[in-house]
Amino acid sequence: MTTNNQTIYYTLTDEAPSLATCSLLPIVRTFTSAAGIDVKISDISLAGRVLSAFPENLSADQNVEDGLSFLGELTQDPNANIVKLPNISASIPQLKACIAELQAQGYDIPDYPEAPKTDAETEIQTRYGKILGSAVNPVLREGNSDRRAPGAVKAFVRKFPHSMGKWSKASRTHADYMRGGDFFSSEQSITMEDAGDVRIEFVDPAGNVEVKKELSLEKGEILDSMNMSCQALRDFFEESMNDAKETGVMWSLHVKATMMKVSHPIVFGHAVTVFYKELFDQYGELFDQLGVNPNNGIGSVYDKIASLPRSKREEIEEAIHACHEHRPEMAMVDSVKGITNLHVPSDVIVDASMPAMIRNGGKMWGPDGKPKDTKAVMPESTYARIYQEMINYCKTNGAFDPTNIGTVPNVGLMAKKAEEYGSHDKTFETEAGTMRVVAADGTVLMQHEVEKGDIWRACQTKDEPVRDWVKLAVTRARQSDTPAVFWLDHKRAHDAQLIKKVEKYLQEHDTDGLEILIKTYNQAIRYSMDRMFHGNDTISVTGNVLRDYLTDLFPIIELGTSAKMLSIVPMLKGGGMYETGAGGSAPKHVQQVEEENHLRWDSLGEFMALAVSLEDMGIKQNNSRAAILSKTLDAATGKLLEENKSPSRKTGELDNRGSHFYLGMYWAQAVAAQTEDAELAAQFAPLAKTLTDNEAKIVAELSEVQGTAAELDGYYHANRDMVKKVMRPSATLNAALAAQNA
Ligand SMILES: NC(=O)C1=CN([C@@H]2O[C@H](COP(=O)(O)OP(=O)(O)OC[C@H]3O[C@@H](n4cnc5c(N)ncnc54)[C@H](OP(=O)(O)O)[C@@H]3O)[C@@H](O)[C@H]2O)C=CC1
Ligand SMILES: O=C(O)CCC(=O)C(=O)O
Ligand SMILES: [Mg+2]
Repeated sequence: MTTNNQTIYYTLTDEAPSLATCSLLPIVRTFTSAAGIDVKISDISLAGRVLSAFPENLSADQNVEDGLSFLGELTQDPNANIVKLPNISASIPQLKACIAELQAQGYDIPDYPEAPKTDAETEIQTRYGKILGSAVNPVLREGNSDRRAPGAVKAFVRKFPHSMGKWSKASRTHADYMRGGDFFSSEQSITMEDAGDVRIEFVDPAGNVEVKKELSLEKGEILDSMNMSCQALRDFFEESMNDAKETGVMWSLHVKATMMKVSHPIVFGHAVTVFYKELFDQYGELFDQLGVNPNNGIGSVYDKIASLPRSKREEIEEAIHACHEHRPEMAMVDSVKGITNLHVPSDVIVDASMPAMIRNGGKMWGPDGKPKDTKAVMPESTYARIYQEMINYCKTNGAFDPTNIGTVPNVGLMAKKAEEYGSHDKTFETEAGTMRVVAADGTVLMQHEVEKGDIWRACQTKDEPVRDWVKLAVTRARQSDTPAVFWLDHKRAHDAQLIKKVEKYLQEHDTDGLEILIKTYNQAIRYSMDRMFHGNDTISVTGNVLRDYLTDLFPIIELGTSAKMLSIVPMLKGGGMYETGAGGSAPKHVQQVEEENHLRWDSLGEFMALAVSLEDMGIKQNNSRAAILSKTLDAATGKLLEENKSPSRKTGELDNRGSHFYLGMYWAQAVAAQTEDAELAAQFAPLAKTLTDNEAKIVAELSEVQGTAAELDGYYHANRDMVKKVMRPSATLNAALAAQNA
């Protein structure tokens, strides 16, 4: 692939970030065009991905570019320069809602066939399967992950700290996880001495062998296999619910059904059918006929019974309520609307939900709308224990104080779908028998006895990403002069393989004077929290899941949100992807826009990502103006933080659009004031003056529109003209940008 080297590819995604883009891009382009840089939009939104999967169903004017395939190829280009905003990783209910919206807009795309009966339906399901769950990030993340809070952001938080809930020593909140029968206790792992093919096989009790998957593994590649017992999982759920009920503490479930798109919806489904056991016992047959899928949440029951006669529907609704009688209170997603933690699998996502709870003094919202202590259930024990460590720490020491704590940046092993986050095509809900991994010569490399309904999976970790990850860790430790801790547990089969590689690849670097440690997860989090508590920084160097978990956990404690993180993906092939923050697409923010026309989304992640993207352009393409724009953008961002022009949560106050205006004004002032390129300075002086002179007027225009509902005409596929109208309401600002671009 050849690309114009002066192009930044800026992703168009979903929900809050896609609204923000509509306001921010016209400002950004006003600057980048002066450096000959083209900022091109690449549509990777859920709706865009759905439409591009069915080109033959669309008329010529409806056809869209397949942005994800394009960017996927671009990741292999050493000149790749991508700014990646968060996108929806869709659960089945979200995908279905998106399809319904597009159909209503006149797009002739097929329904999602949950239980395909014909070849044609199977083919449709396969196409949709590529869109489900975390389908974007694994394709684009062709490099490891470097996420940190820049000094300016830490300084901002020290000056304007976010609120932190109080932790009581008597808090009864705790993490609960399986003590056996889970992936952790069954994990096996091997490293390939040479490249070779392996087969994943299922052997039934009669000895019949079914090949489930064939893999070609590289030399040095790590392959893990593990099993979660269905019975042990269900017993664990039952016990955890009984314990919560008896002890009067709320119950909540925290999984990642979006990223772990095969295994976690099944886990979620078991939680639903255990919690509502009597309901599923009584109406199981009817639910089968109706196509209820508990993996889609109890919301699926409500959806499917909607077509029943009223009396039957009410009978079932009563049966649902009857289940609640003898179960513990459940944490709510929306207590006003009665949406529980078990409604939809994508509403509560562990990486963000656990830190939010910890930040909130260990409380989640109860059915009565009050914050309460909770039993936070995360069945897999592998990673759940770190949260218990943090809960213990907060109970002992009180909440962390953002004004004086250190920081815990992360270097994460992520490239080439490393570890569990790449396991979906190797995950199976089994029958009773044996699951095994067999080498080409027939040698059995790993095997597990399994029961019906168990979840068995294999995970791959290639050698090249591991080597690059170790290098990135050493580089970061050196550049920021900070101790780096590899979070690796020698008792875990996978980590034992990884430790050997880490020890080997550390030898390739000059580590003189650096503090590089290897610690188990519990030791590592205690060590890092203790240092953080005393104002010291510690780099966490972790695998892919902990990368995800820790880059929400520490930022949400330290900064109030992971949106303020700098997230860089140096690609293995030399290009760069600059992610905007470490959080998601904030669905709640869209709700506020729809109701009150106020967007509280903070684009700080976009500002920081763009500055690094421009810096990279300056260096790689020898574009001196890109370098100036990068430096001045950083200065503008610093000023914005100092002046506290970030969006407020309150309708009527400065929101996302207002913060974009301030960024534009400070940026124009900084470009006009720099002396490296007089022509560029002169070019931006009029814009700087217009924006400065009209500050009050523009801010007034931006706040005037707030307080009433905003019409976007679509959620997943909003009308871009209407979004533009909502997101660019200041005639004065629009005219100033137009004049600059004329
Ligand atoms: N990189 C990616 O593509 C990622 C995508 N996702 C996807 O995002 C969606 C939502 O995930 P969820 O788990 O709810 O996590 P989010 O990070 O989207 O939201 C959790 C909360 O974090 C706060 N927040 C997040 N970003 C910002 C921001 N820029 N400015 C201000 N506050 C912010 C908001 O708090 P408050 O409401 O208090 O304002 C928000 O409600 C899902 O579809 C998920 O799949 C999730 C993670 C990463
Ligand atoms: O891809 C996803 O679904 C989420 C990604 C994520 O949470 C992260 O990388 O931090
Ligand atoms: Mg995450």
